[in-house]
Amino acid sequence: MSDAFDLIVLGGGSGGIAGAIRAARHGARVAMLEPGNLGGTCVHVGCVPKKIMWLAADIAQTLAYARTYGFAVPDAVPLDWSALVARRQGYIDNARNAYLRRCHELGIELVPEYGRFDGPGRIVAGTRTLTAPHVLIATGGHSVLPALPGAALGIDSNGFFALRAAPRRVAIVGGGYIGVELAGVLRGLGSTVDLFVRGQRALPSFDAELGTHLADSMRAQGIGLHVASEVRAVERDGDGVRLQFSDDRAAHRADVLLWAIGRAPSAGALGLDRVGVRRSDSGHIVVDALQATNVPGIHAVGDVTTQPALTPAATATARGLADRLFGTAPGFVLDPDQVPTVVFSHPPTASVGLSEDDACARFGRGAVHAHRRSFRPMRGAIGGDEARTFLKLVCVGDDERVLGVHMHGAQVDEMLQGFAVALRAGARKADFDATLAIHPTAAEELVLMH
Ligand SMILES: Cc1cc2nc3c(=O)[nH]c(=O)nc-3n(C[C@H](O)[C@H](O)[C@H](O)COP(=O)(O)OP(=O)(O)OC[C@H]3O[C@@H](n4cnc5c(N)ncnc54)[C@H](O)[C@@H]3O)c2cc1C
Ligand SMILES: NC(=O)c1ccc[n+]([C@@H]2O[C@H](COP(=O)([O-])OP(=O)(O)OC[C@H]3O[C@@H](n4cnc5c(N)ncnc54)[C@H](O)[C@@H]3O)[C@@H](O)[C@H]2O)c1
Repeated sequence: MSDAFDLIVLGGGSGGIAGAIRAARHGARVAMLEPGNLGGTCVHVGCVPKKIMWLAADIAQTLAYARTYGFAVPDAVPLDWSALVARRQGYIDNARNAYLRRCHELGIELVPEYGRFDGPGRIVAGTRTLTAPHVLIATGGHSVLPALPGAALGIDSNGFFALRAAPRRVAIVGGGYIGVELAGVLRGLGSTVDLFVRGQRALPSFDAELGTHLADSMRAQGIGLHVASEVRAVERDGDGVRLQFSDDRAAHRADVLLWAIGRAPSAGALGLDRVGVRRSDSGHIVVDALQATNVPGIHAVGDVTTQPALTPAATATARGLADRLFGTAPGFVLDPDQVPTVVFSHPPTASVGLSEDDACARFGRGAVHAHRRSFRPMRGAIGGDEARTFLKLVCVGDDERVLGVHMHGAQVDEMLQGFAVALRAGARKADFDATLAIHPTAAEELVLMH
């Protein structure tokens, strides 16, 4: 077996697989190193199992709505959590097997080893040394735990997916994507949930008004949202834990503590110093818009870089890179101002483009016009549910180019993609206004903000 390739890919997650497959389709000889499960974070402990759990929580809410429509749904509809987990695993196994088949068909050599650089274009993989003119680093990231006493008593998102029964009382620390999503899922599936965030709101990197509306939804869902909360220490308390805080508030007891305070790049053991690849202060690999590092022939995509830690960002940039290296197309280039993203809260939160504050900082407050709508969506309203949907357009300039769409409410997760196309096409507010509405929907409100 030859150890010389056109491309060596480190990591068989979202970015690695996408890059390897596209390169092989262009005729490149590809080796992909993956010591763990082919599919990486998204398939095994990220987007896929998370969305299945979110859907389960959504179904629980639909059952509650069904009662208000007159269906004789009993008050308690028990969930067989372990049966759900078994189904979830079956779905994941299918996805992994499909990737395995695809790699096999395309002749991609799968090497079940950690890789590290021995020199530019030289990768040590177990007992082998592989060589290639191009190396793609797609080694992703891992969750971080805080450096405080008792931190190891908590679990992270991997630990959440390992749960085999619903925990009774859960404390979640961290108000980013994972904290918000798992708070909603656990509450939706019956746990008592308290979410502790450091600042004044959850999702601090999103448009500020989304944070306000999300807080209302969380409280309506029965989640205890505690702002300005800094955990100082964690102690064991019987079968559970007790959280101590930096201020003088009372300790908080929970059966399960879940840390969701961010993820760090998995780049430490790659031997990058040996080849001189530049990293940011946070340890992420620094790449340019074309995914090149500062070392010729070494490229990087996905969570190991400073780019948005989202699966579509990893896959699209990896395919774009493979198109440039082995094909003839210019290939996809990520525009940081055009990243659509959904936080699977209950209801979901969806966003593309600039927040109002970011638009003001960039163009000046006088140039920015925000348009908003808030209403009670029909599905819940007929049963007396007070939940609201919030929609916001951020527009800039005299011609009101739409630079941001921000939404929180039922079904906005499925509404965003088409509006992301509109933003990319350079739509003006006048284009929204001139588009015929679809009635009765929630989405129509975005074209009715006259
Ligand atoms: C709980 C959770 C939920 C998420 N939900 C979403 C979502 O809904 N939507 C979304 O877009 N994104 C979501 N994400 C983010 C998404 O999972 C990541 O952005 C995506 O997986 C990044 O892909 P990647 O290829 O960079 O890394 P990964 O998918 O993490 O793959 C990296 C792979 O590299 C391997 N590896 C590590 N070191 C080496 C080495 N030295 N040699 C060889 N292989 C190595 C690892 O084993 C791993 O399999 C979620 C993440 C989490 C944690
Ligand atoms: N739906 C999705 O697309 C999705 C879902 C999950 C994760 N992801 C991706 O994975 C990344 C990682 O998710 P995450 O939620 O772990 O990180 P995150 O960066 O989204 O959120 C972490 C939060 O924890 C806070 N924090 C940091 N240190 C803290 C501390 N000591 N105490 C309390 N709070 C602290 C941060 O201020 C931040 O708000 C996300 O940024 C996102 O890119 C995406």
